[in-house]
Amino acid sequence: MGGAMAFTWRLTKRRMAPALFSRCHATLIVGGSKTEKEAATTTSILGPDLPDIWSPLPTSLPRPMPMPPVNHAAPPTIIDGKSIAEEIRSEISADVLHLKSSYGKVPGLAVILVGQRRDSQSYVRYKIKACNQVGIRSLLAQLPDSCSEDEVVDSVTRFNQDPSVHGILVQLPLPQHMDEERILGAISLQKDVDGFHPLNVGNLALRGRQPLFIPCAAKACLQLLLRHQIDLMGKHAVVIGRSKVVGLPTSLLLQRHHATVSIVHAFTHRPEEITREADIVISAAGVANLVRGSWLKRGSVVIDVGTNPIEDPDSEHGYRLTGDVHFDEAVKVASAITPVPGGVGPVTIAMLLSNTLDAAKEAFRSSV
Ligand SMILES: Nc1nc2c(c(=O)[nH]1)N[C@@H](CN(C=O)c1ccc(C(=O)N[C@@H](CCC(=O)O)C(=O)O)cc1)CN2
Repeated sequence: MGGAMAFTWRLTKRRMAPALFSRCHATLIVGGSKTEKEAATTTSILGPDLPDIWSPLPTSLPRPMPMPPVNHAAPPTIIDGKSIAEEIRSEISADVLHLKSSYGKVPGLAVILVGQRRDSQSYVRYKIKACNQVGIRSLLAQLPDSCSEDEVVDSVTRFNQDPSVHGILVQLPLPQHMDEERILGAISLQKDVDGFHPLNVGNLALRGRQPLFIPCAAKACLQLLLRHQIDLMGKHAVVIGRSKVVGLPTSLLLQRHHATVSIVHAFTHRPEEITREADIVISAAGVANLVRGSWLKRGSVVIDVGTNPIEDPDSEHGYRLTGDVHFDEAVKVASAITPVPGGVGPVTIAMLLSNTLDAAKEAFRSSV
């Protein structure tokens, strides 16, 4: 597998064509909270996400266990994102119940979906279902592809002003004619639960500063590593891809955990040679099966963020989802690996719930 493949990855990515709406209006759907379980306990689900120091960590700071020596004879760990997400959701449910009994209010998440991309529609459905599972109230504003940028900004502004909404997200990608930066920049910083506002991104990047929210997929990758006691300090992590949604924030967050980070992207020469040096590989390229077994060092930990639809006449919808990593090859080399589906995706949604919960806690605290 040579460097030429890296140059073509954006070109080979298959996209689902968005369909057009004929009229321009927004539909607002309000979902109720459902699940209310056990007594509340406040559990930190973040782990030591933001130790902002460059000297060795103080001993008082919770530290992940060091990576155990790799036993090459042992079967690799398949990191189960579904069950980790379930665990996180039950922690969040307990916190939501606690908020409800303390303040008489529950967190609210507003989702703005523009257009009719089938993948985006599915992700929004998963988010709303997850909100229902933990007792977070959800609101959905649906706008057609043909609507104007101003209409999307108006929708953001309405949710900014709504005190029952604590988190706002605009599902990406937006239709091409829209200025994504303008729309994301209109979200109130305190409600930016996707963490894509330029100030949150900048604060994640800058030493001595704390973002209010960290993008969900980046947090999910860190959760999967930390919950498997994978130590990051001084480890070589290679992040494949540099998007705002995954690659960039993940590389910044890994640095905050004192990993040595290399970023491989579409113009990187010989990406396989760099990736083969990595203790930890996080792939968010959006190219099915890009990372072959030969790209990996024996015993490395592989986190696959890709969810790429590939044709499969045998499956119900004519396609199935596959990751960026060639799983069958990688599983023979890695010490731990996430599957697709069932790896990073469900935890990404759990992190959205976690950010929404944090936003609500802050709003409730400052309102008393
Ligand atoms: N505003 C945002 N837009 C987008 C984000 C985001 O974090 N915020 N990320 C991606 C899409 N995404 C969430 O929006 C997302 C993608 C995949 C999954 C997921 O759970 N995948 C499942 C499989 C799904 C299936 O079977 O259909 C898995 O990996 O197991 C969740 C969220 C781009 N846009």
